[in-house]
Amino acid sequence: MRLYDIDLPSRLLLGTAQYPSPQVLTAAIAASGAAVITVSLRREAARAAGAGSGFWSLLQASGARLLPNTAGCHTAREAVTTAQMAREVFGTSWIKLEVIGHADTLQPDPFALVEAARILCAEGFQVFPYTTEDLIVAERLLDAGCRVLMPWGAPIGSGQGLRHAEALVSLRRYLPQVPLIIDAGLGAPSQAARAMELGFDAVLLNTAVAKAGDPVAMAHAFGQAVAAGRIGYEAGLMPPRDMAVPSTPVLGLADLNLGGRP
Ligand SMILES: CC(=O)[C@@H](O)[C@H](O)COP(=O)(O)O
Repeated sequence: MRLYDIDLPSRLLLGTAQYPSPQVLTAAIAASGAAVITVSLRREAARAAGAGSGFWSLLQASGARLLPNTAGCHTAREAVTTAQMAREVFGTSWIKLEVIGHADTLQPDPFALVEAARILCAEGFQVFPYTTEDLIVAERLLDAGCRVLMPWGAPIGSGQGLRHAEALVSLRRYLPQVPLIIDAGLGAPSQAARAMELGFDAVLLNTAVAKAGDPVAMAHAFGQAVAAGRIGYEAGLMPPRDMAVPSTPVLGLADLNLGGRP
């Protein structure tokens, strides 16, 4: 998979928040095979400061590419400032742009998102905007200079899967050349596999792994599901049928004279 001219060996992007311990986080990243991990400058910086300075080195030692995010930002200005700080801290122009528009649903504010995306793209950032399945917002983000989009599966942390699957499929069809990463709301590996089978380029998730009974095993399961879903998509899924069709065609009559008797 190629994102902003970078080839990546995995189609799973993993969040780094809410794990029970740094050790579990490290093991989960490895088990998932994720090539990209996202980190919140605002939330994790504060937590890491309390837990010791090992957090950044832990992330860097994972070997995965860092995708800083603007989680927790509610205005375009806040998100732009956070992105600028993240570029300084992490030394990357990649930024996952989140501008939250509603406190309960955590859905993105499309107006502030487009505004922030336009500013950041003009400043040379490679922007990964967390958006909805709305086609017009997607087109505005592309006009602003984004070359990757991250439509939500469902509200962050909800684990509901692909809540508006038909609209997501429609988005996929309208934008066949744009890398589309399903971000947020996935709760089970089967949901990630489904996203991949529908032709999305990758998935990003956090809570389903971090809050699993066994985060490391769940990370492994998501990694496998994403890979299997992609193989299924590339292999070409059979179209669903309204009627049953025998899978074993009957040609001629069976010769049941197996015992050699007349
Ligand atoms: C970590 C991160 O970037 C989240 O904001 C992201 O959207 C993941 O959402 P889930 O926790 O629902 O997987």
